[in-house]
Amino acid sequence: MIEMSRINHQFTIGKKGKERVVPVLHDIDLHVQQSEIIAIVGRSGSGKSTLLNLMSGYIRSTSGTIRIAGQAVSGLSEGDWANFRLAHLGFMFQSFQLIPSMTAYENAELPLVLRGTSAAERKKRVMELLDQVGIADYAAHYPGELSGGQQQRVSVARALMLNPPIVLADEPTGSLDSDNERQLLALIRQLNRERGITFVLITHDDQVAATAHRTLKLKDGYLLNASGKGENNPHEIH
Ligand SMILES: Nc1ncnc2c1ncn2[C@@H]1O[C@H](COP(=O)(O)OP(=O)(O)OP(=O)(O)O)[C@@H](O)[C@H]1O
Repeated sequence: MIEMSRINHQFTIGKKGKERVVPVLHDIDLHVQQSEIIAIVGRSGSGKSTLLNLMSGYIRSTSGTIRIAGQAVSGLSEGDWANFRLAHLGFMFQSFQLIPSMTAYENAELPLVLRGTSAAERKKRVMELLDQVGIADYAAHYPGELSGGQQQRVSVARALMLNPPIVLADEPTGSLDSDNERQLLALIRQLNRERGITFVLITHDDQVAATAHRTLKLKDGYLLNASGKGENNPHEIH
């Protein structure tokens, strides 16, 4: 479902004439199967968000290729990436990223508005999904009137609105208490089981990693499997 081949990424920082290159990811080969839940763990600064941003098309790798859902995405233009994202990817964030001036309903509805779906169809779809994630009673509430767990449910509804085959999640439980974390992880497992959605979860959290079918670890920009055996860097001893 997601195939990253020989991905290297470096950032260039500093003022013109005094640039410095910061290598962040090294020779990443990562194949995520359809309907797989994978967790990516690793210390702060190990490159997890960079990896997710490459899968999302928000940054372009210095070298290597990425295929998602059978399509080579590495060379897509900004506009084509935007369309590709709408069709294939849903996103969840630690900070939920809801728009404070919009109700739960309006936040969840946004992807349908972007896609130009008719008002009648939007209403049906939004209520269906808010109901599925257990937040329909709060449709008229603003994010500021919802708990963290409720806000994350709204963001899950928004992420699923266009039926993406893949959901990319950056620390999805990072702002939740343990009860809400358990409920969100149960919801992720359910969505994976019932709809076959592929999840890539970036996390610091053992509970989240335990939900995944497979856990990979990033260490200093190298990808290791959970047992610590280097997948890409045979010299790495963990
Ligand atoms: N836009 C950028 N420009 C320059 N350096 C960057 C940029 N984004 C990230 N980096 C650097 O790349 C490295 C990896 O950052 P990244 O955010 O991917 O790590 P992370 O594993 O997600 O960390 P955390 O768990 O703290 O979120 C860090 O050293 C960071 O300073």
